[in-house]
Amino acid sequence: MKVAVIGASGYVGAELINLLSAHDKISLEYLLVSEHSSSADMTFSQLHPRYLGVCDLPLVCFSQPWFDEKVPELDAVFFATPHEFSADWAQAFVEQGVKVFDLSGGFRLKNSEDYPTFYGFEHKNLLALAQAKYGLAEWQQEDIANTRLVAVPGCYPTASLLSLKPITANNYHLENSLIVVNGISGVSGAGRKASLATSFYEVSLTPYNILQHRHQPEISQEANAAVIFNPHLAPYKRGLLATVTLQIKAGITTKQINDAFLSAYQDKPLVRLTGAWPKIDNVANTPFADVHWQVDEEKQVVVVSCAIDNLLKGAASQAVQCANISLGLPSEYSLLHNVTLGKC
Ligand SMILES: NC(=O)C1=CN([C@@H]2O[C@H](COP(=O)(O)OP(=O)(O)OC[C@H]3O[C@@H](n4cnc5c(N)ncnc54)[C@H](OP(=O)(O)O)[C@@H]3O)[C@@H](O)[C@H]2O)C=CC1
Ligand SMILES: CC(=O)N[C@@H](CCC(=O)OP(=O)(O)O)C(=O)O
Repeated sequence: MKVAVIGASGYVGAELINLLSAHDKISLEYLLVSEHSSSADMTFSQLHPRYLGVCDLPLVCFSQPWFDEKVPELDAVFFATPHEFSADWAQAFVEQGVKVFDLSGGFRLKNSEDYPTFYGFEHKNLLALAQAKYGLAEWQQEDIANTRLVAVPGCYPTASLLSLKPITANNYHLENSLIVVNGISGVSGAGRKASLATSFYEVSLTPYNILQHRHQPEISQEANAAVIFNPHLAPYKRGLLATVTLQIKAGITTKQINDAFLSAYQDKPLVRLTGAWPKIDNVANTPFADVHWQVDEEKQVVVVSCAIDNLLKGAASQAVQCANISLGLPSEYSLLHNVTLGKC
C-alpha cells in the first residue's frame, strides 16, 4: 500500500511516520506539511533528529497542484492535521480512489450539527461524513475493512470506550443513570505548536473544557449512552488515563462483568487486562491499552480505568491498526515487536 502522511511535522505525524517506516506492507511515499509551514524544505529527520537514518524523506508543502500530480500514485492517505483541514480535503482523496485514515476529529461525529458547537466550523462534506466509519480497532473491524474513510478515534475516547463498551454493548449499565469519565492527559495531547497554556512551566494539574469538550459527544455516540466527560491536563509529556464510573442494573454480577471484558479482549493482544490498576509509565511509547476494573455488586457500581499513550494507541498506532485491518492483516501486525525505530 503506497501512502502519504499529511501533518508530518506534528507530534502524531512523527509517531505515525516512525511506525509506517517499520511496516513491510506499507510504502511511505510523501510527507506533507501545510502550505506555509516553517518546516517546508527540511527533511523529516532534520526536524525530528531522533529519526535520523530512520526516515530522511523531505517534507513537502500540501497544495492543489501537489494533489493533482501525486494523488494517482497513492493507495491511502493519513491525515494528522487540524480537524477542519481533513474535513475539507478527505472527500477529494476518496473521490480519487484513495483510502483515507483521518486521525483528526473531522469525521468522528455522525451529527453534522455538532461540528459548529464542538469544533467551531460548519462541516462542508456531508456525503463523506455520512460514509465515514468510526475506527475503534478492537470493536469495528468490519466497518474499517469496508469503508473508504476511517475516522480514527480521539485519544480520550479510545481509553474511555475500551473501558465502557464491554458493559454498554451488553446493556449491563443502568439506563439514564450518570456515567462519569475522568480523563488525564500530558501536554503532547495539545500538539506541537507553542502555547502558554501548555508550556511546561505553566502547566499544573487542572480540569479544563468541563461540560464542553468535543470528546463528550464522541464518547456518548460510540458508547450509545450519555456521559459526563471531565478532562484534566497534567505536567508530563505523554500518556493518558481515563477512569469511568457507572451504575449497573440490579442483578448484574461481578462474573458477568468479568466475562464481558474477557470476551471482548482475550484475543486482542494490544488490550491488556492487567489485573491491577493501570499506570501511564507502563504504556507510554507503546501501542498497548491497559485496562482494569472493579465491581461493587451491592452498590451496583463499576469503576473501569484504561491507560494508553495518547500519541500511539490514542492516535498513530491505532491508525496503523486500521490500515492493517484494511489490508486483511491482524490489527497488531508490525506493532507488537516494532515499538521502537523503523526504516524507510
Ligand atoms: N496530540 C494528540 O495526543 C492527538 C492528536 N490527535 C489529532 O491529530 C491531529 C494532529 O495532532 P498533533 O500532531 O498533536 O498536532 P500538531 O500541532 O503537533 O501537528 C499538526 C500538523 O498538521 C499540519 N498542518 C497544520 N495546518 C495544516 C494545513 N492547513 N494543511 C496541511 N497540514 C497542516 C502541521 O504542519 P505545519 O504546522 O508544519 O504546517 C503539523 O504537521 C489533530 O487533528 C489532533 O486533534 C488525535 C489523537 C491524539
Ligand atoms: C491535553 C490536550 O489538550 N488534549 C487534547 C486532546 C487530544 C487531541 O488532539 O484530540 P483528538 O484526539 O480529538 O484528535 C484536547 O483536550 O483538546
